[in-house]
Amino acid sequence: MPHPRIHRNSVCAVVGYGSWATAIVKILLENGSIVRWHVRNPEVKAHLAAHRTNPKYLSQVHFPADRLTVTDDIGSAVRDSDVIIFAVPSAFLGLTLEPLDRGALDGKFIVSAIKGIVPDGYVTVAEWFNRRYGVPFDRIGIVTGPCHAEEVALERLSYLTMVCKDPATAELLGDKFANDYIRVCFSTDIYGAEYAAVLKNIYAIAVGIAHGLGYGDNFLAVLISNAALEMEHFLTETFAAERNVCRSAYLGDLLVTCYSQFSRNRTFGVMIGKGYSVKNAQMEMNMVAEGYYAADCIHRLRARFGIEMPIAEAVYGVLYERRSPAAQLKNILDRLA
Ligand SMILES: NC(=O)C1=CN([C@@H]2O[C@H](COP(=O)(O)OP(=O)(O)OC[C@H]3O[C@@H](n4cnc5c(N)ncnc54)[C@H](OP(=O)(O)O)[C@@H]3O)[C@@H](O)[C@H]2O)C=CC1
Ligand SMILES: O=C(CO)COP(=O)(O)O
Repeated sequence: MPHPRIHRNSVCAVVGYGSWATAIVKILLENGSIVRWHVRNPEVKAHLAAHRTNPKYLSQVHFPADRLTVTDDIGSAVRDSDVIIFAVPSAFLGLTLEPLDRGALDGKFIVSAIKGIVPDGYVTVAEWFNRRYGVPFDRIGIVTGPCHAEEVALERLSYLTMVCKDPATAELLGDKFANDYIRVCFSTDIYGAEYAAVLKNIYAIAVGIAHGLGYGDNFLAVLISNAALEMEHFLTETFAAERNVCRSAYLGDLLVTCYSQFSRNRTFGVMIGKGYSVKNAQMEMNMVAEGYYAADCIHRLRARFGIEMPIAEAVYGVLYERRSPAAQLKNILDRLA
């Protein structure tokens, strides 16, 4: 049986209630979509019902009741929707979807807004949905690009990239996100978009560490330009494709994550550079720095492919081998240009 096509009136489920999921629900509702929002946390769900705001993230955003259903039942959120948008941190994806049968996603279109690696199996989100739920790659889209949820809440102009194998599907999905303050670009590079998003989080941790150690803007610019080259090297060595890594989904996202005051990964890195232990830095943040899990995954992949990645390896050494941040950075200085 052919899969149902996505159309203007397709119902969207959003899974997750962190800052990015909250921003996505805002965008979809403003664009006229019917949204089923899966919120696991009972307090957040009750607060949304009573006050129409998420008390934990982007609490200034108000959600009108018409067209929005909030549920803690993942089964019904998925069953009653055509397009399922996932915006939970990658580490909690498996747990969130545990109640679903393998066939639950048959006929659905999956969109990943997650920029991370699924620790269970060290695979990207698209690979994970394909392996675990049998979702074909032509039923999976990625929404990515330099865009912090906090700036969506402020309605500051942002560019997102909608990535699908089929450009026509990408356009239909893009219509759900485009508005006065969101422009949508398109791409078919699922692999490159996912790994670029994974890598930029590691590099933002490196930049945060350097900043925390007292390095200045001059050095950070060198670190980031070398990180961009390292990202391109990894993508080319593991899956060569026609891609321009200067586009905003790659370089743009690297830059915003390395420089923005809103970046979780940079903030986490700054704490490490200032001497916090990994555990204490994680406890201090009530948000998730995906680069922590990504550093471990890329360490394994890099070894498997025999790719030189000094910046990513320096971050791995700090986070997983308790190496000194200052010494790890010093060790790579001669390798930067
Ligand atoms: N924030 C952003 O601007 C952007 C984020 N992304 C990506 O979106 C994804 C989601 O990140 P983001 O929205 O920032 O998340 P946040 O860091 O804002 O929120 C963390 C979320 O994880 C939940 N959580 C914590 N522990 C658990 C658990 N054990 N099981 C299930 N859920 C748990 C939290 O729930 P609770 O509050 O109940 O603890 C909360 O909903 C990430 O992959 C991120 O890279 C992509 C683009 C932009
Ligand atoms: O991907 C993001 C911005 O494009 C969010 O990055 P952080 O998770 O570091 O905040």
